[in-house]
Amino acid sequence: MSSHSKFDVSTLIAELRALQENTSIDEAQRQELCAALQEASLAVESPLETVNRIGFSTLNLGVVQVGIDLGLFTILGKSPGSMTAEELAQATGSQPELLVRLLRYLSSTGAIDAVAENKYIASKITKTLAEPGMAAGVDHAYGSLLPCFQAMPKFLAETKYQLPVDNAHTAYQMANNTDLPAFVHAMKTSSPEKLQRFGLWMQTNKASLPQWLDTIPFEKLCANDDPEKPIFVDVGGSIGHQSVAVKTKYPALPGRIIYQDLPPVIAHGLQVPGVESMVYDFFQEQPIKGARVYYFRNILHDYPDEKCLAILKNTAVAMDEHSLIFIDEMILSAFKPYYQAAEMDLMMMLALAGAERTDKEWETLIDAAGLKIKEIFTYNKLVRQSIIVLVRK
Ligand SMILES: C[S@@+](CC[C@H](N)C(=O)[O-])C[C@H]1O[C@@H](n2cnc3c(N)ncnc32)[C@H](O)[C@@H]1O
Repeated sequence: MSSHSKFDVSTLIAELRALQENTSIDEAQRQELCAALQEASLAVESPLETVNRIGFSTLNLGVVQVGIDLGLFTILGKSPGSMTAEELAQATGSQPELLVRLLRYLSSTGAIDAVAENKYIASKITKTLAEPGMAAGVDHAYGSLLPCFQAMPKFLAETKYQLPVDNAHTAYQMANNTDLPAFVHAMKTSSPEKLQRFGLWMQTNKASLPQWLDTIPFEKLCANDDPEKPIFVDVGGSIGHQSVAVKTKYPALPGRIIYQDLPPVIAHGLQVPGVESMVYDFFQEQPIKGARVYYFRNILHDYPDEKCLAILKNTAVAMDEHSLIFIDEMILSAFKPYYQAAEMDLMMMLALAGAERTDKEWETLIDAAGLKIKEIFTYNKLVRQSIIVLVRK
């Protein structure tokens, strides 16, 4: 920064350091601050720092994955004091000469802290990475997403820079040497442990964010006087965590609560009294008729429009005049979306020919499925994660 800067840089740095101790800001303020700090960081970095930031971004992912594989973050996170590279090498079954190189790198990124030469302690990030649900997110990024990101330039060049619209022809197929759509391929080739980690990540990745059930007037929207009527059907509901959340928040709600998914996922689904699991392929007609709510969280963004239409139409035929569909997804800002929303959009495109959809894109899709928007509740403003409530036209 120039000497004419109106900021006192030292004061600013001191204030930013003091911020690290401040835990009293609320979530909305924290998100705004985080976005502003990221913008500021980009604004002050040098050209060389720009290239290094972009060029080395996947090194961070690779080293963190090694740390997870070794159990490094769990061991350091549980340690009452600092640990040396030798102690950590012994605890992780690795060679000290190798581990110290990784530890130095991890301390430079903040994934662990160094208190002196060769003395390491857990940082805030270490504790995050020690949580199984968070580690599962890194595992997913490393094992499933990174190969797609790497294949992208070649894939897009070979397809002459056309938007992928076939979920059996994306960067995923090129990266995995398969003709199968990503979910079909993943179900066939993933170990039960890998599928379980993916379910855990789906469960964890939104747990610290504003929750839809805390924001929308669920009871009012779903008033149900018939206890025989299914009240909540979570389609593609993974291991059933959202159904369990509904049951936990509204234990006395009359009506069946059901989550549906493919057989390998249902096989290790949550077993909770009052919550049913069901094997169902959403490309077939919905077998639960006249439910009060059919809930789809992060399902449609996995598919191109044509497949979304099939899924919605399979649901629409099961709806009665009181049935609602809740689509729980982002509504992508067409102008300057928040980076996390834009990242998700490209990730969906590369792996699945899917998309995060803008207001207009949602309206067009929903209209084509013979449905209409009744109401929208946006419960995470930064990425515009919303419940889009639909009724039959
Ligand atoms: C992105 S995950 C979302 C899971 C859950 N709704 C959530 O938000 O945590 C997509 C889910 O759809 C399931 N799925 C994929 N294809 C399916 C199909 N044809 N029928 C039913 N479920 C399917 C997957 O197994 C996975 O659990």
